[in-house]
Amino acid sequence: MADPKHWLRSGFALFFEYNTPRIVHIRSKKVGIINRFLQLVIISYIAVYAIYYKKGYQEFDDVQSAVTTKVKGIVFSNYSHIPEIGMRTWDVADYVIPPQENSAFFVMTNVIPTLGQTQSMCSEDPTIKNIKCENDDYCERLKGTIMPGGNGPLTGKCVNSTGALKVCEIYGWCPVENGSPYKNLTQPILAGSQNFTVFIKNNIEFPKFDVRRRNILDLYENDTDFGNCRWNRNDSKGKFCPIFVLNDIAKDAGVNYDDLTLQGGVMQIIIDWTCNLDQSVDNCLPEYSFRRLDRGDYVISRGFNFRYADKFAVKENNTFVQYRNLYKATGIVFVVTVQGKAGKFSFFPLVINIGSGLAMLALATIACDIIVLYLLKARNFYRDKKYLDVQGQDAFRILEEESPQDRMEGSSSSIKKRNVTHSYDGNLEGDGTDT
Ligand SMILES: Nc1ncnc2c1ncn2[C@@H]1O[C@H](COP(=O)(O)OP(=O)(O)OP(=O)(O)O)[C@@H](O)[C@H]1O
Repeated sequence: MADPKHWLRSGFALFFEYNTPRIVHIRSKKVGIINRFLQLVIISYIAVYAIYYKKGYQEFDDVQSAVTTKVKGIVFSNYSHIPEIGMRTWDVADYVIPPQENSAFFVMTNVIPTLGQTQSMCSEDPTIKNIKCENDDYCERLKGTIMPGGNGPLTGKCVNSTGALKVCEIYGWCPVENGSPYKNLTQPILAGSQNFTVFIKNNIEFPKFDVRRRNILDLYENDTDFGNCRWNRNDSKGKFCPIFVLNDIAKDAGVNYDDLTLQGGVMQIIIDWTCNLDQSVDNCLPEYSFRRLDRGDYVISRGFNFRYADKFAVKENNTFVQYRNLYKATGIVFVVTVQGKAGKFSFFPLVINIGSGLAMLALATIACDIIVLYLLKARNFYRDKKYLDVQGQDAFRILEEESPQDRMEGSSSSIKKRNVTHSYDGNLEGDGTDT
């Protein structure tokens, strides 16, 4: 263990020391080139990357936005073997659920309707575990139980289900949903939804710069002219049209629309407003891109579906009976994401960037010091020149020995005369030019 007195002495000595930087002017091609190269790299980084490319001369503001959507399109379906559907024309009020959402919309592509449900007694869904029965005894024992995944409490009776099958009876919304006729469908009920169009209206603001824009540009003569445009990435006018064919959205995202329709999916529509307000505000334009958010190859719980019902009451025998139509809706959720920022020249960030850039020039000095003091052959020579150990008593001694004349001149000649500088007496490898 170290002697505590020694530690105390060293600590005490350290307290009475002072370091001051010393300028060592090194005339060396190698070191000079390294120094200039590093300075050039740092200055290029500041000028080209931080100031020019990253627009370090601008202050920025994030976009604030509001989005509304309107879907249009009609499909016709004719399923004579599924009476709940039969022959039917579907319009937007049937397949967009709910009618309006915040920055999103849902388009139903497939549906299992259960029409005319009312609160009554009926046979439970035969696919539910342990629901099959042969007589009332079994169901009586389970009376009042709600089976896992079931639709209501059991009444205690065993009743006929599909074919010769018998299941326990429930009390609830009857008849219960039956998805079996839809199992083997090869195409969705609302086939043709790929031709639906959606108008995405987007108003944005950059509050810091008091700039307001919307994604309907002054390219159209009237509503009809506007209503006829369709988004097209490859067309100079079409790429700013905010009416999108659903199939074009899928195609641009590299997705097959048909893969989305049977099981559903989630698509993202990104509207990017990246604006340089040093230019005309008319150049502040939206850019659209699309991607699928979920993956189409999940085995468990693939796609997207939910249930909803519309309710109505019918007067029967002078009393109102409540009915409902239940729908299990499968479809595509479109999420609209608005992103972007605007930049405008400002003196403040420019000064900050130049200031921090100049501070970074110190890195060149640090790197050169490391090279000179630790890596070059002549490192011992340079180290000796850089570090100078001076004793305060030497200065007092020299002052005492100085003639009054010297002191008047205040010259350092007398100090130079004395041996207070450290001279290198080691063996210098290389010739001082570090070649
Ligand atoms: N999804 C869409 N597909 C095609 N055209 C659309 C769509 N949504 C709106 N339009 C058309 O864009 C124009 C502007 O629509 P906006 O909703 O502002 O007016 P509107 O008169 O209420 O529209 P409409 O009554 O036709 O739904 C209208 O000509 C409208 O028909």
